[in-house]
Amino acid sequence: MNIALIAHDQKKNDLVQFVTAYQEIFKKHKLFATGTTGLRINEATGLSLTRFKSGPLGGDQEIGARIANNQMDAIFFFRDPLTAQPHEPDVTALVRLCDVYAIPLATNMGSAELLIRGLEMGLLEWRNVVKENGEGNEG
Ligand SMILES: O=C(CO)COP(=O)(O)O
Repeated sequence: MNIALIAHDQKKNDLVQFVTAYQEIFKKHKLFATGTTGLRINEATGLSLTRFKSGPLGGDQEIGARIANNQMDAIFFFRDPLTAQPHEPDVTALVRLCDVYAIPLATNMGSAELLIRGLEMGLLEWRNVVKENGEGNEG
């Protein structure tokens, strides 16, 4: 599965902690991240990730483009609900695309626990069916 990892600054420690705790699961998948988040995760865990630009510089949009092209299977996006983001429209657009394409999105530690455990149990295998059928690429 292709998994994107993103965290706002105030949530980066939480995401690093989360990925560290579940790295045995994450290492079985192809990981992507926005710039700074990816660097932090790589430094903490040694996991290799494809890093896009930093969120404020277009990284959220790069991940959004991959969602639109049916190339992302799950998103862990630890958002900071208490701090205004200069690129709020990009954040909203990324969340919107997850809804457009029914891509599982965890925006906090609570839902992330469920998503990672669901992933481990094989509950996201339907994504392979979607991809085999080429769904989500039309239009
Ligand atoms: O801003 C972000 C998500 O909106 C995350 O970007 P960074 O990982 O580069 O900090």
